[in-house]
Amino acid sequence: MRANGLDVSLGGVGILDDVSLAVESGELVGLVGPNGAGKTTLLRTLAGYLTPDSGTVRVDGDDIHALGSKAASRRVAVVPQSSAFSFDFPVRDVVAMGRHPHRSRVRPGDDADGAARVERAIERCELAEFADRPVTALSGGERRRVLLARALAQDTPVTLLDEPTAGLDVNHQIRTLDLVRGLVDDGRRAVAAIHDLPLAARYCDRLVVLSDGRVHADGPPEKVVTSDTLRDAFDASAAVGTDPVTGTPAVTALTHPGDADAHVHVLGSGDAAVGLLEPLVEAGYRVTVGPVVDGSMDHEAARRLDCPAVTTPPFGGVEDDAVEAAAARCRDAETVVVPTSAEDAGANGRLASLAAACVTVPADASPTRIRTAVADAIGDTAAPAASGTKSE
Ligand SMILES: Nc1ncnc2c1ncn2[C@@H]1O[C@H](COP(=O)(O)OP(=O)(O)OP(=O)(O)O)[C@@H](O)[C@H]1O
Repeated sequence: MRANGLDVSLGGVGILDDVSLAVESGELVGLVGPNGAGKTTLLRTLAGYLTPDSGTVRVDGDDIHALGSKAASRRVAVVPQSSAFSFDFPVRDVVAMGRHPHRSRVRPGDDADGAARVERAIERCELAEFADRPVTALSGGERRRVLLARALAQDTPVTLLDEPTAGLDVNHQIRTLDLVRGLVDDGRRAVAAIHDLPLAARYCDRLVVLSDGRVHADGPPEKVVTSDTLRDAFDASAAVGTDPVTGTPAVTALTHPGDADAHVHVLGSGDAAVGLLEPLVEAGYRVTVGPVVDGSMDHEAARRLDCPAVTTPPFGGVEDDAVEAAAARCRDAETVVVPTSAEDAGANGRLASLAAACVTVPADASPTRIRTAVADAIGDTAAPAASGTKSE
């Protein structure tokens, strides 16, 4: 499928602006972007439902907008965002609607294996127990699986999915995307609008970021899901790391982005130190941490939050090099923060004394208290009569 230079307007307002997108066989492309970016509009245009002001959508060489509706529906199946049904047909009949484009009024035998395909789609979407129930008597999540089954039964080379995991429990989110993944691994193509970035990054071969009707980025998930993209396209402050289980990008949205620009070194390791990182990153400080053990959970947390860490190898105590590196960070920092659990550890006291200011923060302090303590300590060093060391 190839979309080229799509301009689309709705109600006289430009919604898509010069959008191009290619999806190869065996590819699952995730369409991500903020609310109102134009994802649904793009999917509806790719499906042939909306005609662009300019640009083309080709599937296997044919312009989708030049095909009749049945022919277009044999190329592209759509799983829509809304699962509201205005009729109470049984689930099996709704799934069988996916076969409509394959049936011919003049040659009724054309869809000989249609019934078997419908049963297989019902089975794959785990709907067998609901097959005879009216679709209106299903939960929202179950109805979404009916729409997916209808698209599977349609048996098209291209499947477009608008928020296929919205409203699904965590188990069915994974099963749904596994199913879509299975389709593309069999050589089909799919485009899915997905709001959950880590989930999109985990399942999609490529992500296309749509922002304000334009393609902001297009590439492999690890290249596209970055804090810069999140800031520019979503206007969101977020830390991006690597999920230790899946190895794909993990996103931690930061709720209180701040503009404090000082260097703060968190002296120590373990849960107490890790708990201090996020509130300080959110406040906008340049946060470093350590010494932490190389490859430990503390180290991973620091990486996720983009905090440079001083590391020491596992086993055998803190190496001299790590102590020296931590000392350099302490000298450079406007303030050093020491979790109370680490304040008595011998080397930490000496390192902390190298800093312009030091603040001790209890491990269970609230984010606000942590930020206030650090802001106060930095404020003191800026004042002419700075005392240097302060405890909370
Ligand atoms: N019929 C319409 N007339 C005018 N504007 C419309 C119409 N339909 C949608 N829009 C506008 O087009 C823009 C894109 O909408 P669209 O539904 O494609 O966004 P989206 O990225 O899918 O959003 P969401 O993530 O919230 O589902 C929005 O600003 C929306 O208000």
